[in-house]
Amino acid sequence: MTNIILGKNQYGKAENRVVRITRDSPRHEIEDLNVTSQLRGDFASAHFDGNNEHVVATDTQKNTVYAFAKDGIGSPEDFLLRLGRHFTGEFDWVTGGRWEAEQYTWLRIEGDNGEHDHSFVRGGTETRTAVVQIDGDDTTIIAGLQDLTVLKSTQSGFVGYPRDKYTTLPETEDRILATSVTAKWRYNRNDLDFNEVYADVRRLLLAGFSRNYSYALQHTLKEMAEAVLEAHPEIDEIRFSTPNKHHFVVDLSPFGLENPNEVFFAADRPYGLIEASFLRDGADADHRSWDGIAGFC
Ligand SMILES: O=c1[nH]c(=O)c2[nH]c(=O)[nH]c2[nH]1
Repeated sequence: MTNIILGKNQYGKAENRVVRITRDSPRHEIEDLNVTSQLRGDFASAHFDGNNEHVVATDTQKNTVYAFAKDGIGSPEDFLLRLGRHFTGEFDWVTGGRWEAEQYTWLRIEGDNGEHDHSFVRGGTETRTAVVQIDGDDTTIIAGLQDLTVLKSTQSGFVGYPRDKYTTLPETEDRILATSVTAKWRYNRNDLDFNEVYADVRRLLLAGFSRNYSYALQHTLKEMAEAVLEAHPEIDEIRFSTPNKHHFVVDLSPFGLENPNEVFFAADRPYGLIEASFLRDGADADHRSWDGIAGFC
């Protein structure tokens, strides 16, 4: 018989949709998350012997998510830290795991008398993300956002690139620059006011995107990263995955019309895909907290 050993493994309940309403006063608060819990540890007997005595059921993991929401969520990072510490503390053979969340944005509806107390509209913008990983005494936190769609209608160009026999793209010093930002950043501490830092990083990313002339999306990503790393010593690294959402100037000359960057064709594919990570000098470029986080270079 071929000798088989168990390699890396993890398991749990994926995408637990939990909505927590805080209703201590007439002015309700809403927190809306998609939470995935995955345990790592000694699960060899389940795989090899059909013995489930170490298998904390995925159903139990789901129930724990909802039970913990009763005590409030606070921030996705704090909620995931609570879950991770619970599972690793409660079961000896659970030595670590991975807990991940997406948080959806709800905004208060502007009613007849100002902001409504208990009516909300889903924000059409980005989704907040968080991943907590525990391995023994080691805890790592990656925060982030996805689908933050931004556009600048001028102050962007693309020139000076090499031309070969396949190059047709005309150089331009005035184009639309648009992208949908997915960014993830790595904390070097886990005792933070995560909501406050998140709000400020989001603000800095947008300010960095808009501030200066863009020589390329690559150049603009560096401006965004620099703003974040300068203001937040508790962040060691930020990674981006950004589709270049091309806007092509439509040729209106067949209709006898000029088109000085007024009418564009917004192409959805193919798209340039620009990915980059920026680190504080001296930080670990291959830090273990990125293990299992897909979709970045
Ligand atoms: O900002 C850009 N970066 C590129 O790498 C690139 N390549 C391309 O064709 N257009 C652009 N724009």
